[in-house]
Amino acid sequence: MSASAQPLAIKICGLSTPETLEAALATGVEMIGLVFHPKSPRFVPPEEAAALAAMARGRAEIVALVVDRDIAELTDLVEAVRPDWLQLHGRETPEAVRAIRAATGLRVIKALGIADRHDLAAFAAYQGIADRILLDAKPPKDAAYPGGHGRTFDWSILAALDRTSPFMLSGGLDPVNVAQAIAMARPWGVDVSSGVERAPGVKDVDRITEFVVAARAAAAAAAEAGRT
Ligand SMILES: O=C(O)c1ccccc1N[C@@H]1O[C@H](COP(=O)(O)O)[C@@H](O)[C@H]1O
Repeated sequence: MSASAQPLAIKICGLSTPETLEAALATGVEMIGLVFHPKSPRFVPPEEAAALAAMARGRAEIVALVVDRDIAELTDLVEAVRPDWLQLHGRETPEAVRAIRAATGLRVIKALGIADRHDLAAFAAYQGIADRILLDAKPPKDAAYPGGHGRTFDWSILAALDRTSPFMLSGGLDPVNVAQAIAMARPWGVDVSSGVERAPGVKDVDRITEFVVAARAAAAAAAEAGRT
């Protein structure tokens, strides 16, 4: 089935409390993300993450976000948390993605940092290797962690993208701009973190709901117009 025939997948990333996780699950989102990068303000220790994952299991797909971890660390994490997906948000090569997929048996989202159209050249290298490719804005140069900074990129550069592979869009999405992002980028899924927060690492339940309502309406409008 082509990406255009599927309903939009919405992922709320960086959930770290039972209250905000429950708010996200109540909206019916397809994916929730738990961040295992220690430098992130959204980091959750594996024991807390296992409890959050137990709440989400069967209601949404669980995504464990990691940055440049080796296979032994990932195996331990997978055993403790039992996610459905791994989101690789570092400099993992196509060979590393292939090896991680084989070792864990999990589906993999590979994030690519995008600033301009030249960065899209990396897309082809991961096609057929990663299960989903996530196009995210590049972080600031001096950033302590490689995502979750609320920065957007120029979505118009995605018009030329090969759409035979399902891709997800992230980077600075929020309840106000997500409709335009969906209309322009026509992604398989959208992913948000800081755009549904009050402060870094502090999710806002009203903003989560507003984001999901806006994204669903935009996807329905795009489908109606025959553009997705
Ligand atoms: O959210 C984090 O703290 C994070 C840390 C390390 C790597 C990625 C991270 N988040 C991902 O970044 C993008 C964009 O986030 P935002 O919406 O712009 O805040 C998203 O895919 C998050 O999953």
